[in-house]
Amino acid sequence: MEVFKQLKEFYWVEKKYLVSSILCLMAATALGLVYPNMLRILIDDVIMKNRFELVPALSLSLVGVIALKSTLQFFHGFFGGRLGNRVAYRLRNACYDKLQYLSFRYYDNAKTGDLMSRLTADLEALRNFIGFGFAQILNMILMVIFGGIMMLSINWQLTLLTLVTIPLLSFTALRLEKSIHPAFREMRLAMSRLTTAVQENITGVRTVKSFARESHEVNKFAEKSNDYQENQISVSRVWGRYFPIMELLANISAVILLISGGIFVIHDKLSIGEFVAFFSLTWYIIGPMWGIGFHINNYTQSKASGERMLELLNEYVHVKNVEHPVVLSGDAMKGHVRYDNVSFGYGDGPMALTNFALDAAPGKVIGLLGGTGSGKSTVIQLLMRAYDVKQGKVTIDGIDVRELDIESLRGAIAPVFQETFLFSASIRNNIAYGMKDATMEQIVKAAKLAKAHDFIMELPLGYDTVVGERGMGLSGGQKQRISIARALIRNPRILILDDATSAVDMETEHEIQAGFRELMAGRTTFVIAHRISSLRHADEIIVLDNGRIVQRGTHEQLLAVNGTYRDVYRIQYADRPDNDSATAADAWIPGEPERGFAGQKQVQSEGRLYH
Ligand SMILES: Nc1ncnc2c1ncn2[C@@H]1O[C@H](COP(=O)(O)OP(=O)(O)OP(=O)(O)O)[C@@H](O)[C@H]1O
Repeated sequence: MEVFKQLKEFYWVEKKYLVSSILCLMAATALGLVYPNMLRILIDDVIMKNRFELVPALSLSLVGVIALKSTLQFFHGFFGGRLGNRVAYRLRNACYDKLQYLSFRYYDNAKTGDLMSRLTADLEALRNFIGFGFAQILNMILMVIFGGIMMLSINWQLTLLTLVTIPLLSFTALRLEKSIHPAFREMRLAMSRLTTAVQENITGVRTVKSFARESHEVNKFAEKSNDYQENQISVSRVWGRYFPIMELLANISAVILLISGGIFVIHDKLSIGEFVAFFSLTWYIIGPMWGIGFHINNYTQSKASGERMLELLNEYVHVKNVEHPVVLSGDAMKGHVRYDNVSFGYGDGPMALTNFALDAAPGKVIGLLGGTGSGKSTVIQLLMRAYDVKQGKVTIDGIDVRELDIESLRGAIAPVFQETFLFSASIRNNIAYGMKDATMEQIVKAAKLAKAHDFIMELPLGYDTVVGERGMGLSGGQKQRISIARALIRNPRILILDDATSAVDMETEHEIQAGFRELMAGRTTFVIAHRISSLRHADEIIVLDNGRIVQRGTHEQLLAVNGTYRDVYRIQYADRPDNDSATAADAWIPGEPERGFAGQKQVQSEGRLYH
């Protein structure tokens, strides 16, 4: 019950539907008691006394009762359906809302398939129980109480004899609930593993096919499917153990009634009409008792589902606003970024960044260079407050990012990541995603700056072309250019280019960067790149190794000394006769495609060292 207590806020607001649905069901159940009584009247007062003129009136009242009962049942279904759907709607939105605000840390380990199954299968189980299951359990209890009272009013000795098995039946039902609940919980988990497998397989289908691992995937799925099947079978096993016992106990009641009721009739302690009414009342009680297993099934399933929903809803949010956060205003903000001896490690893992210090004055361009896993992206993640620092602090305009309103903080930063994600929507909407109410003019301007306009115009539907999952495929470089446009449209104070041009050729990169330079003016910019050509204009270049700063300075300063930067430079410009020259990179002319592409090949092969 604890689960449903915790979920109260979702269904209690709909109490008018809950109460109406229960009242209708109660009234319909109470009307059901009229049938056995009519049987008694028919036998004792009509047949036994030969008063057949009463039959039409009796039949008409029966029709009236049936009509009324059906109407009440209709309204029970109507209100129950409304209740279930509204509760499901609230819960679904609450879960989705929670998913939006859960921190990056949660998503580091979260499984999409599992989350999908919580928001679909688990939610459906809860909807059914809250809408109907709960009222049906209550109905069952009411039937037993109403029926019991009526039986007691006919003959209390016979009632006690007949219902002697009820405590045993209830005890067995409770035992069943206890043993079937863990099985259901396991079944839900197996279901979520199954959805995760399907989701991962579909997402990674290109990798599966490229490595010809279809049969491996089939076997992997078969294992998970088998787990689910085993779970279903174990539930049936528990079910199979208890069901015959419950059926036996229910039937014992009927046998006791037939024997003792018969004796009562023979000794004139009970009329035949009362006996028949009694018999039908017994089924009125025993019938729902049989359904007890189904209701328990329903209840435990929804309890297991409720636990999984609550687990998500109660998930701790690691990064959230302080009580009175400072809201950054776009116009007043300068974009002065400082890292004061920042250290950070993911979870309990090793330090990803150690004593990182940086003072980026407004409008400055900071370049970050370093090998794979050296901590470049972590620098950015901490600025966006994807994670909270473990030591030191990151400030913007002198305010600790932990004091800032998260929405305004992230709103002031426009990131372009190496991995581009486009929504299944038109290119226009994908670019406009970076800014509310963007005009077509602004969209086109951003696309032109990102050097995306020309290829978009060549598409049959231009800016209305649907991309992403459902849409047409774009090349990696084209997708990257759309995501650059999405960041640029935001007119951000702080611009982040995290390997943003890795998928475009050097010539396009140069063109995009020319656009960037126009845009970077007055904005603090962080550029993470593996190509020296992307970083050389930075005001300060920081070279990272294993989370520590190993070198810092301008392009010229770094080239002038021995160190990682110069080594990387030499590798990338190895095919050039003047690779020792500090100005070699500057001498590269984008209009010379042969040299440019030669350079690119180097980056792709040897540059792997740095990626
Ligand atoms: N979400 C995460 N959870 C746990 N560890 C992480 C996570 N992200 C990064 N790391 C670890 O932190 C370290 C720094 O990673 P980071 O992504 O900052 O490197 P990077 O320099 O940006 O690398 P790359 O150039 O490959 O993108 C690495 O050791 C990495 O394994």
